[in-house]
Amino acid sequence: MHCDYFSAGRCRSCRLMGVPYHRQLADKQVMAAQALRPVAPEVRWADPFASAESGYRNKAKWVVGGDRRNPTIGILDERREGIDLRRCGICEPSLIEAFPALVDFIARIGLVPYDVNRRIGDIKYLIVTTSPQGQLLVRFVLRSLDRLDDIRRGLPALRSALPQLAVASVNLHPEHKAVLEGDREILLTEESSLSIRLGDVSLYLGPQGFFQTNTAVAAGLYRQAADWATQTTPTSVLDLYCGIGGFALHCAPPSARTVHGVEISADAVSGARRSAATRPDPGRFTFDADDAVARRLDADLVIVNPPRRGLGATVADWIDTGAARHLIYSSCNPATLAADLARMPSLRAIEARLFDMFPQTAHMEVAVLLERR
Ligand SMILES: C[S@@+](CC[C@H](N)C(=O)[O-])C[C@H]1O[C@@H](n2cnc3c(N)ncnc32)[C@H](O)[C@@H]1O
Repeated sequence: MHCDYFSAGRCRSCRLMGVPYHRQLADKQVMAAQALRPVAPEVRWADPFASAESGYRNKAKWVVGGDRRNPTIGILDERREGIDLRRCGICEPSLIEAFPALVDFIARIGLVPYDVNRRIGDIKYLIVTTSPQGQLLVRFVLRSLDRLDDIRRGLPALRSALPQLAVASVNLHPEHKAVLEGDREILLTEESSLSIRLGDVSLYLGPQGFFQTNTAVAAGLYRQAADWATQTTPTSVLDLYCGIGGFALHCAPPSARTVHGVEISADAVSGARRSAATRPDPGRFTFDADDAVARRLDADLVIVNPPRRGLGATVADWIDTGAARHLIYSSCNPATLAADLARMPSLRAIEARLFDMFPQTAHMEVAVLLERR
């Protein structure tokens, strides 16, 4: 993949840009195997699951910079001035097509880009997610609600320019903090979730829910987990850190009478419940909005897909000493994955696979199937 922004030194986020894709994949495979070797010496590695090299990201999280007449969407340089990246080549084409209309909208209603140095302005970030069907979820992250009515008034015109806009919201982020968003979300559309159809499963993503960054690779990851779930014939499945329920909804083999998900975001849990209601046998799915660490739960098959920090000692210990016959661990951080596997000596890793969720960067997703010794 070639990127003009990278070549011109304007954006260096994709650190592997210029490295041939087959080399990126081979290097990641070596890194993943090295990370797991001390804790899973006998694991069998399936062929890595490759991605499209470009146009794979379903979500853009842009800093809004520039000025009221000429806003930029992208990143900030070292002087905290906006660098516009609206043709970023790793974003899905449906995002690239939508960016000009969104920038026009911000300029037309005169939202002032947040000035990080002076701590003034209206809009801090623009976060846009696309479904595989090309529908959009658009979030305006604002410093205050002073311009909320202007955004509401402008929305019909924006929807005429972007008929694929399904969900829009404002996120209130008044504090001067390094995090991307605040707690309060104000929905601007009747529809509250983006529908993400993967095969025969529809997932529902609300503004504050999490979804994997690369839809095609996420679909491959869920298919892999579903195959492993079928092989292990569990009567109960527990999906910890379940987000909007991607694993739970795909990994419900006929043998599983109960499928339970736990996730800290209430927004994500309501999406998971909505998806479950569309399944042929909705009664066997349940979801709780809770901290995974708060309660010790168990099932024949436990699936975990924690944030980068991993499970930590408490959750790893109760899985290790619990009744689960199998564990599927999907991780975006091989270092914490290896540390957690070391905390679970009663489980043996039997199969692993690299999923290249983040081409052009050194990040990777690794999924492992473990069985009780
Ligand atoms: C890597 S995402 C996985 C989401 C989901 N499995 C999927 O495939 O989309 C991690 C999820 O863990 C959730 N999370 C973070 N801390 C948590 C906690 N302490 N308890 C439960 N869920 C948590 C996040 O909100 C996020 O949805």
